[in-house]
Amino acid sequence: MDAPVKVQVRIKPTDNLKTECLNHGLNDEELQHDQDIILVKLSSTKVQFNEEKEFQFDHVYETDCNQKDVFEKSTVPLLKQLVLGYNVTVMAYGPTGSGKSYTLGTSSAEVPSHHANNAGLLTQIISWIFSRMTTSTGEDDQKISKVQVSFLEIYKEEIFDLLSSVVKKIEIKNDKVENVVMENISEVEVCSQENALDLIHTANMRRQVKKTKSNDSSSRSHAIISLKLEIHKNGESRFSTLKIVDLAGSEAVAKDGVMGEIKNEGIFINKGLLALGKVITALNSKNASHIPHRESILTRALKDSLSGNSLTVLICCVKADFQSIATTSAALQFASKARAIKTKVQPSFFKTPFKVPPTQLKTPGKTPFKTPGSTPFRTPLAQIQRSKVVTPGGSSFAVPEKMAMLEKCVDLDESVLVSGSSNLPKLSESDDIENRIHMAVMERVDTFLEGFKDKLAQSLLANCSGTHFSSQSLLDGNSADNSSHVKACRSEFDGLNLTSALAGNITSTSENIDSRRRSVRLAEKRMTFSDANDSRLSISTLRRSSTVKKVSKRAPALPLPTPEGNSKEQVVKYRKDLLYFLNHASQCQIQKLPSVGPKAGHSIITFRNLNGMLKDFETLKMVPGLRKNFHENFMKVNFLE
Ligand SMILES: Nc1ncnc2c1ncn2[C@@H]1O[C@H](COP(=O)(O)OP(=O)(O)OP(=O)(O)O)[C@@H](O)[C@H]1O
Repeated sequence: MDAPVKVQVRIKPTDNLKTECLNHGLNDEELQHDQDIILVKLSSTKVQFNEEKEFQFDHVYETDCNQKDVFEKSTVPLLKQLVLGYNVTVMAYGPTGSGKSYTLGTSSAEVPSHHANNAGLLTQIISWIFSRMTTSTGEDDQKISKVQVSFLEIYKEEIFDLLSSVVKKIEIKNDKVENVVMENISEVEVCSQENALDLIHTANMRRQVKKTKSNDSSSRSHAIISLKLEIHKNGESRFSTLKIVDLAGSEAVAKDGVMGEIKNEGIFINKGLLALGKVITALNSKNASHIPHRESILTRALKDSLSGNSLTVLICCVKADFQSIATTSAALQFASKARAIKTKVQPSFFKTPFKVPPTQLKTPGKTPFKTPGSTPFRTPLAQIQRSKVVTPGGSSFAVPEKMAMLEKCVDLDESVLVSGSSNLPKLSESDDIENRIHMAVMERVDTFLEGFKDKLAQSLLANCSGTHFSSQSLLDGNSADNSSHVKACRSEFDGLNLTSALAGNITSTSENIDSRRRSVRLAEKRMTFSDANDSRLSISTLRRSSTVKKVSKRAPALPLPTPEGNSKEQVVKYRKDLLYFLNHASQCQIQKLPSVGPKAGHSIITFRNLNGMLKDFETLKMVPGLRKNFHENFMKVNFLE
């Protein structure tokens, strides 16, 4: 089906211009001149420019319209299509300082709050979507079951992943059927409105914004926020994507006399927008044999929105004052050209979720997936999967942390799916899931191993009756402690292949790749433990659960650290345990800590997913979404002061 790009115009209120002119040091005389209005609204679809030219659009907003009006008229009709499986794009275009970020709600100054009256489109869109997660979308019995966010910016012709806490460039490629593919882009699942807004706000703070002559916080990059929806109906799913595109404003680089980095950025911004103009002209022309999508990164990234499978609305933001005559004229011409473009849209259809045939899971002799330099994904089940570890020296001992560790694995498994690991390649659906798990496991194994090693060393030492020395004696090969017990333990400890053992253990929880989450939950439910000495945890136990008659128990949670005394060692230990808890516990566990509720728990988990572990309690101050006095309160009620 052909769908014309809808083009709407929003004129920035002149009251604002007056204040801005005064702020920029213009005197009253100049102001009289600058306040000459060059753009007037003639009707709900028509504007007159410079008393001469008329332009027709799909809608022209009143200058005093509020954000809700804009949302209702520009976006709600598209959201209704989004839940029917159509891809949708909401894009803002216009000169610098004309109100694009204000309209979209992507200004870094905008504190995310769905209560704010002037919340931009982004906040309202997220609120609309999450209200459909609990109730039906209105279509039969379908519900939005999952929302994934990605956020990228195009800065000086390079793409950056803003959901990554470290600077991460993204490669843009075309697949075999010329669809645009962003390689390795982070896609983070969000489970509440607050969670989504916090995440986007954190990412937005990483965006390139500078103070310029025309705007105190001018976006120096083009930003694309994507919300990928999974819609569920009677056990079947379909997917659709909403893109919010905040284009950087066109700039009169030469006229404004800007210099240095701002000028440089302006040149790149204009280059991208010029290429966008050429694409739009070519799309309008019946004779064009070629659409120059590849002329810039921006046009490549927007290919789907302008000529692919997307229902698109373009909101052209302009200023009505005499000073902006050139930029407003150019923007209106661009927008009216865009109105003639037609995209080809079709909805996605409901399908049963992808399932890997069981034969693919356990084909004998099949080479498992392997990344260069890593251990194979499906390592043989290691000794560590049993309740007793047998060391090369032949002695065996219990691993009391086994359950906590498995729980950690479950968390890990969940979080991989939830957050999508930041630097994972996009592969076919089955490979993708398997590789995500595998690579994220490998990424995190080292960190996890450190804590685990220490506990293992303690267990080993506990077996050496009558000796009192720290586990550090084993971990630290240079330790001065050279008693025969330590030597014996150390040689046993060194002989353990912990990495492969641990990797084997972690992968064992994720054996059923057809539905990782379900398998993990089933695994949790199906584990049966008769007693501490004979708690066999094997894949066969997990699989044969239906025949198991014993009462299932959930894996115990990480113990909630409690202060044991006031001595220096006890305090240090307590602080260490609590930090470990914050870094390893699940959200449910974290929110049970005094002063931490579900919202703060969620913010901490999101921060952890994006930035890795918290270095110390001070890091809590950097977690977005926490109350102002959260840190102070947390330290007080958790006896950390
Ligand atoms: N409709 C409006 N009502 C009130 N204030 C507005 C409106 N539009 C824009 N503003 C204000 O004008 C200023 C500039 O707006 P904004 O940053 O959204 O411009 P922009 O088009 O995104 O600029 P740039 O391209 O430089 O990033 C902001 O302070 C914003 O609050």
